[in-house]
Amino acid sequence: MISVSDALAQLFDLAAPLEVETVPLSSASGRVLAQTVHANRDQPPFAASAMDGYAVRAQDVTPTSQLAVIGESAAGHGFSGTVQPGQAVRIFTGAPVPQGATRVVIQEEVTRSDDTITLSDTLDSGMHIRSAGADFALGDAFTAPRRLSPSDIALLAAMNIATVPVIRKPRVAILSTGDELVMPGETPGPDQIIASNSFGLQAMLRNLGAEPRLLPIARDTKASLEMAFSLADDADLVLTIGGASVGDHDLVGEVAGDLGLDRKFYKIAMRPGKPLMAGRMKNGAMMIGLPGNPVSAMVCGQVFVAPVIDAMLGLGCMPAQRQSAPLAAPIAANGPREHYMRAHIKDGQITIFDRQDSSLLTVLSSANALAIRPPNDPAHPAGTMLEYLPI
Ligand SMILES: Nc1nc2c(c(=O)[nH]1)N[C@H]1C(S)=C(S)[C@@H](COP(=O)(O)OP(=O)(O)OC[C@H]3O[C@@H](n4cnc5c(N)ncnc54)[C@H](O)[C@@H]3O)O[C@H]1N2
Ligand code: MOO
Repeated sequence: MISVSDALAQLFDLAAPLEVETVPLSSASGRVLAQTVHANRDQPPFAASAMDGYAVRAQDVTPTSQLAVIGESAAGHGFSGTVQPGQAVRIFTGAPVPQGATRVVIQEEVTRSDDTITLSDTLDSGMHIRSAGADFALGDAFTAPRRLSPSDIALLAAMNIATVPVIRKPRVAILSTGDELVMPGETPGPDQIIASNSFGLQAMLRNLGAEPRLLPIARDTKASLEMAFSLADDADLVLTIGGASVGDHDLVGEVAGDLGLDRKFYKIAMRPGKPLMAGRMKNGAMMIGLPGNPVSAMVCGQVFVAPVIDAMLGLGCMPAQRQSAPLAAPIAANGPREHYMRAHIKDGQITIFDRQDSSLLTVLSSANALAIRPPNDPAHPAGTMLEYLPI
């Protein structure tokens, strides 16, 4: 058995960034920007009013002074003249500040009578002008790699960048195996259960920015597994679920080997997740064989699959980011495998759930963290800092 960090290092050796494609901005949210892009303009492109009011010369602003209104500057329609001493231009938020004006007085501090305004006796001190380029300037870099958030999309739009270079979404074929499995919505036989891992992993992969595809469930025969693998030809990553352990019907390793899998490792010192395997298929696709126990599959998804997808997306080779929190209650010593324990963070403290069996999806669903116990970690009192992965 190898350690979790050795397994991750070997997975990173297998995972290379995919090619770049160009997509319209409207489809770019959540995608990973592949190349640095540059602003096509200044924003704002001119000094702009931050308020509705009157553009004036700052020197003319004294309580109760009177100014002559000579025109209007609205958003999209500036005023072409120059503000001279004693003059003002009616202005609205986002409109260009006219030549000569250096301050905007908000309309709440003004009374207007025909084309004369009188400033009130108390005035705020703000200039209420956004200088040209205050947000960004022509040529400013927006650096890659980076997963694009909705805020990033708004910024890129403002930069007048209509299409962006992104990394192609990794295509992931998800292959559930087992005679006991039927799809949600089907009627299971007396000895059957519903396939759940494939759906959990599909959701996780979508959130990561991959393109997951569920293959038909393979039965516990070599022929059925071979058929299912043959449907994964276009995948960058084939994720098998189940059939990874030592039972008579655990055929995934054998069939993948027959199909030319160059296996890099099998079995890791981890709980849950011991029978994990990985390698490269003959057609170049990466293969990760996940254990069948539902929690094992999802935990291995967090610990191994998510960093692999990030690596394929060009985000670098980084283990899932750990945080730490003090234990709410004492915990017993850990065994020889690195243990990822379902836990709950509340009020800054971490509580480890009593029930840790790797079949319990209710416990996983209640968890918002996986507490990480190193191999042979001794017992700890409440208050000890413990590392965890937020989930
Ligand atoms: N004698 C030993 N037995 C087991 C060992 C061992 O070292 N020696 N390891 C155990 C560990 S640890 C794990 S984890 C499991 C993993 O076994 P497999 O990967 O072969 O998984 P299966 O046997 O196919 O299934 C286990 C369990 O999970 C259910 N399952 C499978 N696929 C799905 C799915 N897509 N959705 C929902 N549930 C699924 C399956 O019905 C079984 O209940 O082996 C231990 N045994
Ligand atoms: O390691 Mo298994 O993954 O205990 O459930």
